[in-house]
Amino acid sequence: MTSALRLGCIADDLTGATDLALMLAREGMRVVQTTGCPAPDLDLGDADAVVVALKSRTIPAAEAVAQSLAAAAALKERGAAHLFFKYCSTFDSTDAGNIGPVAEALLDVTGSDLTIACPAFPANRRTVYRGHLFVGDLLLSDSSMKDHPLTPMRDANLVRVLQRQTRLRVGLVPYEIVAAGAEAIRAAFARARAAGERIVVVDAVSDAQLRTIGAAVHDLAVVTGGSGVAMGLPAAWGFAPSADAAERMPAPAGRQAVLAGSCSAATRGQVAAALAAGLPAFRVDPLDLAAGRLAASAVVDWAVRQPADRAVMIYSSADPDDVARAQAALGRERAGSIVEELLGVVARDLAARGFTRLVVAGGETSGAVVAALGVRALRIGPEIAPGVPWTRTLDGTDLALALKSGNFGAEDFFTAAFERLQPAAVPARSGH
Ligand SMILES: Nc1ncnc2c1ncn2[C@@H]1O[C@H](COP(=O)(O)OP(=O)(O)OP(=O)(O)O)[C@@H](O)[C@H]1O
Ligand SMILES: O=C(O)[C@@H](O)C(=O)CO
Repeated sequence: MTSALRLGCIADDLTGATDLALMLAREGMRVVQTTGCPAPDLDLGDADAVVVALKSRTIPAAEAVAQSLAAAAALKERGAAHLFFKYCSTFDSTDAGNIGPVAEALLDVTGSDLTIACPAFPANRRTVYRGHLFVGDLLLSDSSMKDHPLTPMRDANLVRVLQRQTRLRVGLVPYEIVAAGAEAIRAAFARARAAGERIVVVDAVSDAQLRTIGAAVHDLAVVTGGSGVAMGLPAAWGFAPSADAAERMPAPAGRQAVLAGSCSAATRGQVAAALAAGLPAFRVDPLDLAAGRLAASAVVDWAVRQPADRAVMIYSSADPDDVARAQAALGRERAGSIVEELLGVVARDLAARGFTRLVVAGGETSGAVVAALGVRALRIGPEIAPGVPWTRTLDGTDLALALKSGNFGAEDFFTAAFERLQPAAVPARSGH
């Protein structure tokens, strides 16, 4: 237990957790990320911030609330002075939750009257203007997020989206107030409180504005948002970025693999680029899994047979038509879970056969993989792309993991990522 723990974070998926952990680390905090609530015996060292990665984005709202409250209690137990609820910069959720219900529960448990909701992440082209979320040049509802396999986002008005998820009154702090500075934002909070609003969506279109918002919210007991709005918090608490950010992370020697279960547009582009670059690749089809035509052992045996000096790629990423076909046959949940399960088992068996450097694409997919690997805690390494660091396991099997959010990273991410690790000694072809 450390009394110096400044910030306790609850992330609704794993790649979102690493995204937030990277942001806080870049801004000078010592950060540890845990998978689920930190077990009482887990040594968090002298962390300034702990990010608890849940897999609660798409589970029933009551369960998401229960898990988030358990995480909040564990973080408070370890001394966390403030709580941060991290969700996706594309506000991934359904009308039943889970952003509203979890925010509501955290306000309740901390006895707070107000929090903010700000998913803006300009480095990844997510901006909020007049309460509307943009992905690049498009409204959220016109972006590829409208076809997400689990949380299709068909409304860009976040005040409206959030209001459908909560009994609390939702308000807006618009652009011109944010542009006027931290004092103006705090005055807007006072007006919101007087109007009975409990969650205010805050506009932000630039990093400078996110830093201003950080200064305005650093004393709130609960902040909710994407990783972007965490940018200004460390400085407001007196932390400063360290100059010695490592270029390459030392990583355990071993083979390299990409596991992609994300069907997001960026991941599909990265899969296509990796195929074009000649990466040995194995495509997993949920219909083959459901029909018993494909098993994890076949995938693992294939991977082990590939040249040991190259990364292999195992992917189920498919375009919206194929995803729709799989979902029509199996149901949305089963189509997702059957792939997640397979990739989890494959990751575990690959790790046992000498694959120690893994890139995983997709938040749900990463959650399944990390659970199957039994990873309890991660240390944050260098940034590969905005929102995606290398990480290294803190206990159990020594692994380097890059957990990539579906829509993050440039086209060459799957090959470029491995270049940010210190070179591995080339292992034997068998992978042992
Ligand atoms: N071919 C497929 N057909 C149907 N569902 C699939 C297919 N391939 C993967 N899936 C499922 O789609 C879901 C993708 O979610 P995941 O969170 O992993 O990616 P993402 O949404 O792109 O990433 P993020 O949450 O980081 O933005 C998973 O449940 C996965 O198992
Ligand atoms: O905020 C984001 O976009 C990511 O960290 C994420 O949560 C995607 O799953």
